[in-house]
Amino acid sequence: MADSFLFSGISLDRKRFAKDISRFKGKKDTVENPIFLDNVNVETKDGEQLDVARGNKKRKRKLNEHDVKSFSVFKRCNRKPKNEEDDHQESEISQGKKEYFRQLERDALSRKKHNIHVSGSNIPSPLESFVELKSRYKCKSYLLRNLAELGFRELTPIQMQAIPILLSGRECFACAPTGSGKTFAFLCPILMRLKHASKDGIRAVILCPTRELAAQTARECKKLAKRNKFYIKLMTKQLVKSADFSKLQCDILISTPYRVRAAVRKKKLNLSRVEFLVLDESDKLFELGLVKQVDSVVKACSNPSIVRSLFSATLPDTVEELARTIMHDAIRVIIGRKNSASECIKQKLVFVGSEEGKLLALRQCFAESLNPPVLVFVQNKERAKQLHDELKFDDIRVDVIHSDLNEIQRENAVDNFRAGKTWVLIATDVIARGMDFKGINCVINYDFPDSSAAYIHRIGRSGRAGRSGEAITLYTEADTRYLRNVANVMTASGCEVPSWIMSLPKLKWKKHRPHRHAISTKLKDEEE
Ligand SMILES: Nc1ncnc2c1ncn2[C@@H]1O[C@H](COP(=O)(O)OP(=O)(O)OP(=O)(O)O)[C@@H](O)[C@H]1O
Repeated sequence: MADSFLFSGISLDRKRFAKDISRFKGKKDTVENPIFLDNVNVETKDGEQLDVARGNKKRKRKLNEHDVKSFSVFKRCNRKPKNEEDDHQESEISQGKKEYFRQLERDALSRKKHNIHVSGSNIPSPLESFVELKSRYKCKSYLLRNLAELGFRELTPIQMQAIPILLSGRECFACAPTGSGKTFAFLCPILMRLKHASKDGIRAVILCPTRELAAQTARECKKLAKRNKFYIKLMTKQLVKSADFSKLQCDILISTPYRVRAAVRKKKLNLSRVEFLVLDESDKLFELGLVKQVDSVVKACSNPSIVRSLFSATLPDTVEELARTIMHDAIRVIIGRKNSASECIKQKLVFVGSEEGKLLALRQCFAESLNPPVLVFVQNKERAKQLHDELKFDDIRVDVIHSDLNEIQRENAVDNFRAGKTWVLIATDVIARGMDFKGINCVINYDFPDSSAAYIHRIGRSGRAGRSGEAITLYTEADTRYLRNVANVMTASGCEVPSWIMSLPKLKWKKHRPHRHAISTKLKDEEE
């Protein structure tokens, strides 16, 4: 559906290829590109070959139909008699080949150790440490200092692989568990490649599905960019209204697709110099309702050498197929198993019979052990308001967040929860993705999630950055049909599930949003 217009009009071949060629030329002896040392041959349209690795501009002979293309670099027709120089060259080639295969072996071992699965061509070696970020890619000391201050000591697997990919100017789509550090995996290469502030216009755009996530990413980006005067802007409603974009100084723009599109349309925001485009929570951005906005932003980013990347904890096959057709020579990176929950979360299913049983179960759960901060997810904003009305007179500090609140109210709800002033935050799926609340002890799915992706993202608000967390999912008779799908996610991340659930039939899960009775004890009391 979306592929008819998404990313259309982007030409990615020869021009971009020329850039690759020049990059290979400049990196003859670097460790990360052993593959390019000797045997990179590129076939042109008319069947001739360019020897790009050695910077040899001269055209070689036309390919003979009997040649095995990938090995043709080792063949020579009309050979001159061998001399010393030839011997020397040949030994260099074989040394290069040996080193190349040794490097491939090291890469494979490292990927196996960290559960990194990749596919694509000429994939840069994974990084082992922050030190290597400096030695291999000349990472500036301000960034390393900021990382040390943030307490980042070791790279996470997604960072090990995605950072060198993006630094090498390659496009990628990446799927890694919630809370595994995907944000830094795309912010780091952007900051490194942009080097310093400039007045050349916007050079990086990061799209997030919600303004809360955009605000969080902007804040993280500013923390990482400290000591370097980048212009990092969050696109707010106010900014769209008031700014003169022709004078706006901005290196990195972070926004929802809706706001950037509005700025492009109303205010002629110029995105033609964007070098990096990140679609965070990409599967959400590709959903109906957002995909058209994303598409117009992608089109506005018309720089032919742009590097685009997709990140999410869930990557449905449909999105992956779409990504494959539209991205240029993209590398696929999956950490662990695709579409699985973080293994740091203890997951539990609790049967509550009917809707009425839920409130009882929740109060009982809080009475037995309320270990804040706790996040409670419900199906929609009406139910969020109803549950908040029920709990606000209980002896707990409870707040609510949903899309009927204005920007400031939503911001306050998030800030108070972060600061520990709110113990229990009732939420719709508006904060189910990407939000990084440190140390959430428990996520309660008061209403059963509407898809397994929603389940993975919701419970992923706890158990982040290696910490442990807990997730409790309440279910009623009406939800039973969908239990198996959640149970599959649970078993894949090592949690136990009763065998009767695993023997339920597998369902193709369309959005499960049943009509649910209002959350209220008041009506009943009044009736009695
Ligand atoms: N290398 C690291 N060392 C220590 N902490 C890290 C590292 N990288 C990221 N973090 C921290 O881990 C937490 C989760 O990171 P982040 O929000 O990027 O996760 P994510 O993979 O994007 O999750 P989600 O899928 O929910 O969006 C953050 O608090 C971040 O500061």
